[in-house]
Amino acid sequence: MSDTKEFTLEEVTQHNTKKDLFLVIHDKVYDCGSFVDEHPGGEEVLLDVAGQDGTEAFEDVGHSDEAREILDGLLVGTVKRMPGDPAPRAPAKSAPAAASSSSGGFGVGLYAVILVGGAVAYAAYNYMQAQQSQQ
Ligand code: HEM
Repeated sequence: MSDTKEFTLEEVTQHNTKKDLFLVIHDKVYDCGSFVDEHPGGEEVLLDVAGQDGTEAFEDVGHSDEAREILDGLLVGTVKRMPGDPAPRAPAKSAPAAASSSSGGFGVGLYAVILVGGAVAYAAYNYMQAQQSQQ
């Protein structure tokens, strides 16, 4: 009942001070003003995303279930998206793992190609040296 209030991103942006600090995480709005001083990760990081979408920042840290329980207690409502608002940072559930593995996959593949290529070149060089010393 009490958590059904809707805030536009514009409204959330206005709560961007240490005493009055709203955060958007997964399209829900949290009032973190009372928690800033208690945050184990420090107040700076919360102030950095005050009044903004902190989904990425929050998830990047890999917060524990305990952190998520605290978050539940700070819930004040949901985001009401208006035309022209930026899209949510990360869709509520499925996408982040798939997105990060596909963007990271190319990098890892590239390193593998470079490593294997280097190894093959090194082996060929050794082989030719051995051939030459036999002559
Ligand atoms: C209201 C939202 C948040 C809550 C309730 C919260 C809660 C917590 C809790 C309980 C911890 C202790 C470790 C754990 O249980 O995971 C923690 C650690 C941490 N948090 Fe948050 N957090 C919030 C938002 C953020 C944001 C937006 C950032 C931005 C980067 C952040 C950065 C960190 C960092 C870096 C630590 C690690 C501190 C350390 O281990 O030294 N937190 N947070």
